[in-house]
Amino acid sequence: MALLGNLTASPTAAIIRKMRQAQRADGPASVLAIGTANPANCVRQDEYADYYFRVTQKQHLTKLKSKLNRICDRSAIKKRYFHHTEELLQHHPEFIDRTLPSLDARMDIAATAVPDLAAAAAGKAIAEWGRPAADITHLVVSTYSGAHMPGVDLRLASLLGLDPSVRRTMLYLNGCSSGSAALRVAKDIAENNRGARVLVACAELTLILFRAPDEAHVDTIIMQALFGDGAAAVIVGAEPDASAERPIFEMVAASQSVIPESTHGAVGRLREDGLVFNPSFEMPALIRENIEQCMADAVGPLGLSGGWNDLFWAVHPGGRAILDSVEAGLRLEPKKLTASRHVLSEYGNMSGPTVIFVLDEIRRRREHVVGRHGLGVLLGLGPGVTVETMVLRAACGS
Ligand SMILES: CC(C)(COP(=O)(O)OP(=O)(O)OC[C@H]1O[C@@H](n2cnc3c(N)ncnc32)[C@H](O)[C@@H]1OP(=O)(O)O)[C@@H](O)C(=O)NCCC(=O)NCCSC(=O)CC(=O)O
Repeated sequence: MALLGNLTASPTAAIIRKMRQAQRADGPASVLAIGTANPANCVRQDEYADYYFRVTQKQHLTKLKSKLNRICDRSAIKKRYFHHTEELLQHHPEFIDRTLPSLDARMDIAATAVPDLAAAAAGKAIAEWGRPAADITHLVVSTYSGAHMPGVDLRLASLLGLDPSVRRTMLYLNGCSSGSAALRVAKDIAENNRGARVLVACAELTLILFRAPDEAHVDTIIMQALFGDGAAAVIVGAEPDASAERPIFEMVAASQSVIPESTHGAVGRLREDGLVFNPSFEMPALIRENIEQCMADAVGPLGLSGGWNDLFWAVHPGGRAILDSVEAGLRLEPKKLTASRHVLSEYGNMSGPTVIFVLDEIRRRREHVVGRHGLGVLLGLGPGVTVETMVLRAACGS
């Protein structure tokens, strides 16, 4: 203890403290730009059951098809976008026949398709930001649609013309909370590295979990009914340059928690036939019963407990029942989830990127400028069951 006391009081400690202070930004990180992208192939939800049972050649499973039709009808989704087309599926019988190994083929397609989609979203974010791509200092990429070394991050950096010194971080297999997790990591990087400009890119393709219907695996059709492909990108930085950058949201505080005894709530396993992901029947109830406590724990220390309707909400639209549960659990007025429900309707659940689409929709609708001091909550939900919370404040003039 005495030694430590001497060290912390020493001139060297003071110098190191100054060096560390100089490395850090003074202000909080902000969202400086947002971009989103989807593949071209669009399938309407009211036609999805016909399409899916036709391309998988399972028309004879009429009961399962009726069930999928019913689920699609009640999903509150209008359409979804997919990288895979009927033509691609015809060339890959292994994506349809569950007995054939298909992981290699899925990974080979993802190796270029995931970074290409991420680059489309990132290109839009960089264009909105208005500064050269080479000014990006850090890159945070998240996906569960592929896994390679080097990964999506390096290919994306090359597609965008980022500087070779860009500091890259890959987040794999974080499920639907990955978009929120990537933003949390970007906030920490921006606030701890003066002058940092962090590009966050999240991209998912449902090809990794596409498979034929099977009466022995009814949950397959839940995934096929809800999930879609998309990518979203955000530029994050602290101390924005007033002459060149226009902050949209200040990232006030971020936290992560886990709903107690809920590990069974959403489980994914990478298998020879791709990613097998099962959200349990209980997901909506788990969220409804626990969300208020999770929010109180996350934002209570900031003095924001209760008064949920005074905030704007960017909630991950995991499914219609998930949004219903958040709305009921927090007693939100229906208009509070308009942006989340709109994104669900237009794109389905795109996993990690979805919550960034919601943020983009909120700023487009200017929902963030109303309410208590322009404050709001970005809420990610994923396997664990993990609850990622980020308190945001609408930046002046946004
Ligand atoms: C799928 C739905 C749109 C269907 O709406 P409905 O109003 O029809 O709901 P419902 O409960 O009556 O369900 C309709 C039929 O689907 C079945 N069903 C519902 N949920 C199921 C599940 N998880 N697994 C298997 N079957 C399921 C029901 O038993 C019922 O079958 P029958 O008709 O035979 O009685 C909704 O249930 C929904 O949004 N569920 C939440 C989906 C979810 O968990 N999303 C999170 C994904 S993971 C995520 O976002 C984050 C992450 O973890 O990474």
